Amino acid sequence: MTNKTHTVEKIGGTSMSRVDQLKDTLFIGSRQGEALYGRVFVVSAFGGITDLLLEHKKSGEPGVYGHFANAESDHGWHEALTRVGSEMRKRHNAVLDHPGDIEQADAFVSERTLGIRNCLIDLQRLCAYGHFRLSEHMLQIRELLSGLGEVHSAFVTTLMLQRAGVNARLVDLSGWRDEGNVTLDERIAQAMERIDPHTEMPIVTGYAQCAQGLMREFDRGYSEVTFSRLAALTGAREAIIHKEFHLSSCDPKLVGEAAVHKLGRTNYDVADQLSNMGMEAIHPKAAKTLRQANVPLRITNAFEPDDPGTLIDDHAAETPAVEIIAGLDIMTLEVFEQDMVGVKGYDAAILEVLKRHGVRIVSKVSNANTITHYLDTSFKIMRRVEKDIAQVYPSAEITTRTLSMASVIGRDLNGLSVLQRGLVAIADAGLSAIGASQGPRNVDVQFIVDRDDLQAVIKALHSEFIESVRPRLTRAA
Ligand SMILES: Nc1ncnc2c1ncn2[C@@H]1O[C@H](COP(=O)(O)OP(=O)(O)O)[C@@H](O)[C@H]1O
Ligand SMILES: N[C@@H](CC(=O)OP(=O)(O)O)C(=O)O
Repeated sequence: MTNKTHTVEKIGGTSMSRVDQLKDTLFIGSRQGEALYGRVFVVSAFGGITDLLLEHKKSGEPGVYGHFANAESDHGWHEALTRVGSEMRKRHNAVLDHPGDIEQADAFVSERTLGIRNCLIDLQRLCAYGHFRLSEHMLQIRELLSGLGEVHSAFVTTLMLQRAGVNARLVDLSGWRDEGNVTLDERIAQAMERIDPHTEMPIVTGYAQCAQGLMREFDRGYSEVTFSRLAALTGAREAIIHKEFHLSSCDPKLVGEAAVHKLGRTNYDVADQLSNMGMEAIHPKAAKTLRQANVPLRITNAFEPDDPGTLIDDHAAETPAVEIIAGLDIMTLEVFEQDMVGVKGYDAAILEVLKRHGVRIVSKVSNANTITHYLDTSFKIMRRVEKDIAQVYPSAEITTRTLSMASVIGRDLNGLSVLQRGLVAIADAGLSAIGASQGPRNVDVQFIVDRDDLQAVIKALHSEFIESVRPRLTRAA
């Protein structure tokens, strides 16, 4: 593949669910002949499919993997896999027109789901013998399952584009029935070796099977890791992430498309804060790869291909400004222990428990005798965490609560009095904040609120900091 003459472009699950519309905008639109090419597409599974294969990203509700891992009922996973198959059929039926293509896609789903079903049955059988432990294979099962979502959406997209006269080629990185143990870079390099993106349009699966395990290393949101490695390895001119909306000052579904402002430019610092709030502007590890390879990153609205979208780079803001308001449901874990005063190491033991249970920490505060973690996790995991901490600190008072966090984010918030104005805006809306914090680096201010109040708080903050931006007269710290 040639250097700096092509782009690598990722399409997320939400937009993939409308891939038929993307044919008329992003993929083809008014392009003809050569103008169609020079673009490598990396696709995610259709929205919600990975949730059914693994577990729901937000609620943790088990999918095929969750059922197989819990093994509460031997057959729960069978039904879950059947459900995946019928949902996949429903999805490609909605986006494909030609009966021949639908037939091929149906056959593809049947073949792959049957293959996975047989593999899991064989594994269960094998593990009935004491020498083979199912627990040792869980990671491979997770990988096997997640790859199915992306290979399905890539297959369907390739069919759709070929039918429309585009020289599209499916690039399946999922390692299905493949031998050998390759690294992520090798997997990508081998697959792209004989492809000329200037005469054909590669449709690459966002999942890539590799020795290190894409899921183990990067977990959900992994297609952005494949995307960024591909862009870096092939020396792309630009890496582009296509989303359902422009990257905006707030979720357009929450405050309305007319109220939000599009972000013209921002930096990786803001992107990191967004991913901390569960709004994956870009996977943090993917951002690092692109930054190090010097590939510019752009985020665009997949349905408005003529708009340049948001450029993300390493530059500081020219003037301080609030850029985004984001919200996240969290759980708080409060450990109160009178004996904590003056003793070091309490936090380390709590962190150890959180790490063991794979809990993501969004933020934390502490005082003389209390350590509070704001966590992104499920009820079930929280119960286990509580139990483990109680064992380490039997006399500590452990309290958990379900709350939410609203965060005001910008490359440079200096002089904007975000904390103070935010609290006033929340109070003016007749609401209150349970906690609030701002760090000296001044790129985000977090407000902890009741779950029921989150939407109203976000609206109030958006109105204060974005919709009614007043010229600043003072520049207090
Ligand atoms: N600041 C924001 N700008 C744009 N979309 C946002 C924002 N905050 C939340 N969203 C929501 O994120 C959803 C998923 O967006 P998208 O990135 O397209 O999904 P995916 O990761 O599946 O590609 C959108 O439907 C939108 O409602
Ligand atoms: N579908 C996978 C991979 C991915 O990155 O998806 P999305 O681009 O829709 O976040 C997941 O949910 O983890």
